[in-house]
Amino acid sequence: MSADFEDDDAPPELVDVSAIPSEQPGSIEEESQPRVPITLVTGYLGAGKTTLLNYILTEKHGKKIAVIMNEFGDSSDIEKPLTVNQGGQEVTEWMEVGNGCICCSVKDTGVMALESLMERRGTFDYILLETTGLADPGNIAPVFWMDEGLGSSIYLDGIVTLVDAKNIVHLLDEPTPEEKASSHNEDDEHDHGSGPVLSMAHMQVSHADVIILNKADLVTAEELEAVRDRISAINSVAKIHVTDHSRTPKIEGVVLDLHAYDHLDDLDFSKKGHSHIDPAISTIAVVTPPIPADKVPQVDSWLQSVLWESTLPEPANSSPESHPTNFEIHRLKGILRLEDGTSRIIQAVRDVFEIRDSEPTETDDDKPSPVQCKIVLIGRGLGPTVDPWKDSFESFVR
Ligand SMILES: Nc1nc2c(ncn2[C@@H]2O[C@H](COP(=O)(O)OP(=O)(O)OP(=O)(O)O)[C@@H](O)[C@H]2O)c(=O)[nH]1
Ligand SMILES: [Zn+2]
Repeated sequence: MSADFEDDDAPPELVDVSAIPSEQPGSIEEESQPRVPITLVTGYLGAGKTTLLNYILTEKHGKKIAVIMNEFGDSSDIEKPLTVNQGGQEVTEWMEVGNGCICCSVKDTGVMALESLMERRGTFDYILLETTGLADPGNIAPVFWMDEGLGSSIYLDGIVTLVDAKNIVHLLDEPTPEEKASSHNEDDEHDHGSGPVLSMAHMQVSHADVIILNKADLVTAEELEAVRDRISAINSVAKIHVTDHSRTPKIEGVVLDLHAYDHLDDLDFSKKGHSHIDPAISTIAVVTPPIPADKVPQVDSWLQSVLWESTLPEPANSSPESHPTNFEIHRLKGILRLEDGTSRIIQAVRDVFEIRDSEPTETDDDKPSPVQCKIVLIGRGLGPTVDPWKDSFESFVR
């Protein structure tokens, strides 16, 4: 408490001690508990999510990771149903494993497990959450952006999607009736509109920050390349790692410490050409020179139109035939460079978005820091070229 007094603008002798509430928001105690990063591990049924988590739970990596697995996995040594029923209430039990990690196995999205996990705060540094194979990560990610509840103790580090190299093309081309039904149940107000049907596999690939292209042992080198092309046509900014039995070359930067929602400077725009390999979902990147600092609210309005109303504002001189009208954005990330030299980061998963200050980046003499605004959009129906997107954005900020 004394520190609070010293920080206060008023001289200490004027403070009425009896009027100070005992629990102050943002108190020292709260600040000493840094928020814990979480990675969501997604991927279609059987893609190798549990195999990845078992690998992390058994490898020596010196990290204290809390792992939440879903209950549909292979019956491995570690994965046991640890959600027990006590007096009609489900209770999540945490089990310590040899390398210092803790784990539990649950069904659903694991939000309950996360709440029980936070009671053990301090015993782990990182959380990995396996979502069920049919879960749409776009529905889970925004939970961690709220400032109260889970969002105040946990922050989203990134989304890792396991892809089964043998089955993914089939899953992208032919969504099953079940997954069509389940995607609609989970997100009723979300109209997929006309055009190619989106499979859950599309959703999982389009939301990914990292893609682990697994089961490489089951395909030929040519098949693997075809799958890689298909995946990067859908999501050309996710980093792709090829694995056999989910054995990633390392864990940091591949599964942990992704900083997918804070450090955007290394966004990979090398493949920014627009591609039609996948008929349903693609990535486009709007790149423009720095914008005036007072135009940030305009960017906010533009994002509201694009993300909330699925309407791309039409500049006066645009040609109507090339203007995308029936689109949906799954994931958007970007960096705004302002003319005053500062930057802002934009993050969006579906209709939830934020614009926030960017941490200053270390300047590397060999590599001049990028000076362009860059906004990457991943979604359905984005149209044949980036031009209408760029024109629309420019018309808002100039
Ligand atoms: N051949 C081969 N099999 C694999 C590979 N990775 C995982 N498997 C097997 O694929 C099966 C499914 O793997 P899991 O890790 O349980 O998959 P999951 O994504 O957790 O599955 P769900 O939880 O059911 O959605 C298991 O039998 C694994 O041993 C791989 O790289 N190659
Ligand atoms: Zn599993």
